[in-house]
Amino acid sequence: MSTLRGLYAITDSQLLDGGKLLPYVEAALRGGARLLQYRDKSNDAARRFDEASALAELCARHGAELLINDDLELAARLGVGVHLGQDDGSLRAARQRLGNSALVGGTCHAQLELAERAVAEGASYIAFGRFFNSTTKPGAPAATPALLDEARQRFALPIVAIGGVTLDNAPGLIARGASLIAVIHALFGAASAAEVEQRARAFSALFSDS
Ligand SMILES: Cc1ncc(COP(=O)(O)OP(=O)(O)O)c(N)n1
Ligand SMILES: Cc1nc(C(=O)O)sc1CCOP(=O)(O)O
Ligand SMILES: [Mg+2]
Repeated sequence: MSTLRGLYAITDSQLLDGGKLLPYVEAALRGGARLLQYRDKSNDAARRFDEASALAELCARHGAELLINDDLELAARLGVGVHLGQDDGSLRAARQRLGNSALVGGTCHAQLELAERAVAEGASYIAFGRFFNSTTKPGAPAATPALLDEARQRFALPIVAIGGVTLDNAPGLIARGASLIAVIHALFGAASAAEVEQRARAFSALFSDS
């Protein structure tokens, strides 16, 4: 696994409905996204398996890593990574199930104590947020960019910043220590796949000189 740094694209069922999932994700990967998270809150297990399998193939072709949101079983079936929130099961169990080389990510909201625990349980990265107003998840607990200063000093693991991240506010997060910026709306809320690719390139370029 290459270093965890760059754009972390996360799918959204509403933004990517009507046949947009694969072309928009491929555009994000062409634009340099390093990680992709499949985030689908439905209970349609068959469709989730088919979509995640197709995304795994796309990621492999573009040298990116796929993680599944919330669903350790699906991640294990596909042999990919998983991202778990505080109510989604144990990071330690995920690490044991998926093995040492898998990506296992944990939500830490704005709490360094949660990050401490995620590190102890074998997380690959720690995710903080939401840093700004989020169209996708307006009710997520708020974090301030200053939290990143402290997190960077305390933890050696890669830090993910999520929540309302845009091309305008991402540079401030990267300057304060975010290794990955996780984006939904400002990436996939686009009128065409070409626009997604352009946005992904612009997000990725923010990492080239930092
Ligand atoms: C990279 C990243 N960070 C945080 C989250 C949020 O996870 P969670 O709190 O479990 O909320 P849902 O995404 O499941 O609604 C995430 N998905 N990815
Ligand atoms: C899924 C998610 N988790 C968050 C957290 O703070 O834990 S914010 C968020 C939504 C991110 O989407 P957007 O880039 O559209 O704001
Ligand atoms: Mg979750």
